[in-house]
Amino acid sequence: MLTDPSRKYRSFPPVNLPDRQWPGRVIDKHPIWMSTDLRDGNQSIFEPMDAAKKMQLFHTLCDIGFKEIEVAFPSASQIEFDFVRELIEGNHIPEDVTIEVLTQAREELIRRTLESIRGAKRAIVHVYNATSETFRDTVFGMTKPQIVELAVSTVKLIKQLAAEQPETQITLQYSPETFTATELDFALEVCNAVTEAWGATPDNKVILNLPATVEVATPNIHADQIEWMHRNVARRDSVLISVHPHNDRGTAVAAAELALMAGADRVEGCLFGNGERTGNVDIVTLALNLYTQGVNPGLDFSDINAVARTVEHCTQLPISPRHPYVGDLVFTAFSGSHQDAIKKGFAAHKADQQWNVPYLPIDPADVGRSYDSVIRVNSQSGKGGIAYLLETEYGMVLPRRLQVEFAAVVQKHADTHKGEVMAADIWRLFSETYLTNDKTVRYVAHHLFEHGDAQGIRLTLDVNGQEHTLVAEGNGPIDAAVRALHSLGIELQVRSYEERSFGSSAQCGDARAYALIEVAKPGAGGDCYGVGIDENIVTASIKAMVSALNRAGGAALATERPHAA
Ligand SMILES: CC(=O)SCCNC(=O)CCNC(=O)[C@H](O)C(C)(C)COP(=O)(O)OP(=O)(O)OC[C@H]1O[C@@H](n2cnc3c(N)ncnc32)[C@H](O)[C@@H]1OP(=O)(O)O
Ligand SMILES: CC(C)C(=O)C(=O)O
Repeated sequence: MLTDPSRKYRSFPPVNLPDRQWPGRVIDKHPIWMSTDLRDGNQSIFEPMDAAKKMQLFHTLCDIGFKEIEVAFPSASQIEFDFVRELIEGNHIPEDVTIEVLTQAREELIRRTLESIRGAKRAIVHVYNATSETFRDTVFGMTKPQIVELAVSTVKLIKQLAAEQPETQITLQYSPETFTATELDFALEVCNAVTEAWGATPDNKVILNLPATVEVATPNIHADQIEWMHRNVARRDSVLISVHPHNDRGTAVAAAELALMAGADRVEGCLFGNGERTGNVDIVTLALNLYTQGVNPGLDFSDINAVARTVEHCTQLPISPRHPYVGDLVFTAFSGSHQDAIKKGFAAHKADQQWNVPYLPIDPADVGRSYDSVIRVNSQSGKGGIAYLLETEYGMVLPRRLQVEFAAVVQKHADTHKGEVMAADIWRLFSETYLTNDKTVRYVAHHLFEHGDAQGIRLTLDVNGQEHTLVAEGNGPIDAAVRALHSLGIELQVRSYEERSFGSSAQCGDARAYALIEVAKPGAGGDCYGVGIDENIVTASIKAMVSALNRAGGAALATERPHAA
């Protein structure tokens, strides 16, 4: 790279528009959308779509709700021409959808293009010629008046051919290609000449599409260019101003949004930003940006994954896992503090309230994504994500101190094994740590009996492979069981006890209840938890006590005064 890039590149000059209005405007309605997935999106992939894929994508675009779809460059190839014919002759075009076809400003191509749409109820004929200085000089070798004349004569030809096929209601779309790199006054001159030549009226509007063929400036300059055209274009009531941003600088979405604030009526782009080079503007992102500002986008992405898979299949281009609103990872939090806040946000959110869940600009459910995939766990995660997965996948709600205790177990596993820790791994670790009856003290059986006001227990444990049946009384089964341990020389101090039933998403067989017992570890060992699961809540409690006993030291605690009843 150059140490002084100004020797090779220069900054784009600002537009002189001191009283610009767009910065204070708010977008409160969606634009007319035009999908160019089947044209700009199709001319820019390794392998252009075959007819079957184009048809599949066409139907998907209709299902999403596009009312204008650029279906082909019919003069480019027989495949393109035949696709338009199949749409028309096969009656594939819904009543409320208008197809659009693109052509260069060349007579033979225009004739072929008009031929392709014969018999359609409606069609937009889109013609373009580049207007910027570089194209005038380098590509066309034309002066400004010659460029204007090219545009005007082309429009007159289309008007004449359109009159010859009155069964089709034809709308003209004109693009001064490379608009954003064209002197504004010249772009205006060409556009006004086109409007005049077409004879546009409020009932027969011309679409003036102002493309950022290559994105050359910051989005505010794009907005200024659009506002300047919006203010100065002739017969504004007979003109629809359309924008066609490309994403060379990575700011196409911003450019389109600011253009709408600046007066644009219509946006052309592709799903997920497919298109030449770095892509056309991403209509999915634009639409869902509107949605998350409370504006109905007029496009339906309530099953965004299905749309994504269709687009990937048709274009053979993968969608990045970080792609706004759709990427595999955009509704996923790995890091602990994010998980914690999201979990709390979900818990606090009420269905009838404004969406306000931390870190999630949109409710994943609105685009058909599930909460289950929101929180994922790796070595960057904390207790919140782990607890969330146990709760959502296994119906088990952990108290905070148990979350902290168990997070250390998962963290150790993640550090050792690297990568993501799946919900099933977390459950396996949880079971191994708290639930499996294979530690030095094992629960075998128990029997409860009443003794006056007291509760008696006959508890059989296996301690280091040797069975002991212990008998004691207490003010409840747990108290009795703790007292029964005294005969083994174990003083278990219970700090807290809870019993809960599983949530509806529980995957723990017939077990409906679980018990959590927090006990003090001997010496200065702190506290630790035991967990028990069973169909019967008392059995779950006894198992939780044995689990806690093992966590606190297990059979080692019983060696001081071993005693079998
Ligand atoms: C920015 C965009 O995305 S615009 C759309 C671009 N998409 C495509 O080009 C895909 C489909 N295109 C094609 O298949 C081919 O270009 C065709 C079949 C349409 C035409 O092919 P060809 O005539 O062989 O060549 P090509 O497209 O290279 O045309 C170049 C000639 O057209 C002229 N030309 C290019 N664009 C235009 C235009 N919009 N209007 C009038 N003339 C044009 C060039 O100046 C050049 O003229 P020259 O031969 O006198 O130097
Ligand atoms: C034909 C025009 C609108 C185009 O695709 C572009 O300028 O990018």
